[in-house]
Amino acid sequence: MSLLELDGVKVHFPVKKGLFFDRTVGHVYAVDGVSLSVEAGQTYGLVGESGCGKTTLGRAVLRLNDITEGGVVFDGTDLAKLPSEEMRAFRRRLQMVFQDPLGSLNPRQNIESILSEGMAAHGIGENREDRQEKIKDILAKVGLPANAMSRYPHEFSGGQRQRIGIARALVLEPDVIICDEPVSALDVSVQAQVINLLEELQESLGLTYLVIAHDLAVVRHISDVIGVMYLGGLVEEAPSDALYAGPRHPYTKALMSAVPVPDPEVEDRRERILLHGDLPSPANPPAGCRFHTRCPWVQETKCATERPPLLDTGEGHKVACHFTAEIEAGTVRQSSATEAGTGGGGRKATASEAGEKPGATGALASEEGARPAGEKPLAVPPQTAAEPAGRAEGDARS
Ligand SMILES: Nc1ncnc2c1ncn2[C@@H]1O[C@H](COP(=O)(O)OP(=O)(O)OP(=O)(O)O)[C@@H](O)[C@H]1O
Repeated sequence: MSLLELDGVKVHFPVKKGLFFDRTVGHVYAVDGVSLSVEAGQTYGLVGESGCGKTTLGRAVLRLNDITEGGVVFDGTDLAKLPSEEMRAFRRRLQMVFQDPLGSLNPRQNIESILSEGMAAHGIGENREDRQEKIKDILAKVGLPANAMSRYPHEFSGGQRQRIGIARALVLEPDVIICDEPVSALDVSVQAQVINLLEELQESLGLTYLVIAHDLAVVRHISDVIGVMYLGGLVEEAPSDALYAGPRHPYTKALMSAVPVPDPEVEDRRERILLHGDLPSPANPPAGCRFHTRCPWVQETKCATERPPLLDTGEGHKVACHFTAEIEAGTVRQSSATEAGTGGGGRKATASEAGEKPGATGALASEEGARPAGEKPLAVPPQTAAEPAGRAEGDARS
């Protein structure tokens, strides 16, 4: 049995109206039937565009969001059904590292106080000295000096603050850490250092990770298995190498086709699948396959009426598409509506047609301009961007 198993998890937020917000007029189907397993000591990478439900799913595992339906089985216990007081004991074993290290650290508390708060709450350490010893040890593990204890969050750089966030999780001796966009707020040069640190800690402490990111390059480096999420559901899941070698779902194909190739000749001939239209609203998701309104290979009737299940196509490579085999055999053609870019899907374009420069950050090409401010496209930096080896320590301010 896997250490963490999600079984058909749904998180639906009620949409309230009325003078006292007492009338439920609909639901946001943020997570709508996700099943996945995370093996002990491994990393599951969850990727998807902004708004597809990744964070909601991560929070649901910790019961920070109410689970509408489904099970979250951790080490044999279904957390979804656990009374809140019993959930407390499990909270220590499942920790979260947040995207915005500054926002998640209280500016008025020094690092010792931030780190010992959770320890005291969970009864870790006999007394203050005991906890200080432990904190020193963990600070060393995350690459911070012992004197960091008496300092405040604003005295540290972004990368160092994320190390503090990781230390705060580690002092509680967790089994699983859910890392929600752990490096997306950091400079590219610092991202690799934090990813490296997470990998080292996993090895030395036997940690299990669920890493949530919109950046495919980030999860590629760290994940054993990757799940691609679209509008509340998984559309593809595979061992990391298999997913990158041969994406099978049209959505994943489109994402991968945005990865620039360092060789300019190959790059110029690289076919890109451009998706048109925005991510539909999770309050009003399309019927049938959630992706059919943007799928370049959408077929009459079935795609719009039947939701495809996530099926194993062999060796753990799971795909939720009615026409996986036909698309690969070339026996279904791309829809003509998509070629006109009517918002119904996408079309193929070469990289130069797409106006993309080799080495530039790739993102879903359709989204620019149409995306509400502050939302992130699914970024696909060149594969070298998150290369962990040989980076200078760029985040050391002090
Ligand atoms: N408490 C809430 N009440 C109502 N809707 C919510 C709530 N939390 C999230 N949502 C909605 O659920 C959907 C999924 O949000 P979520 O934050 O999980 O997506 P995400 O993939 O993590 O995106 P991002 O990377 O931008 O955080 C979004 O449409 C969001 O607006």
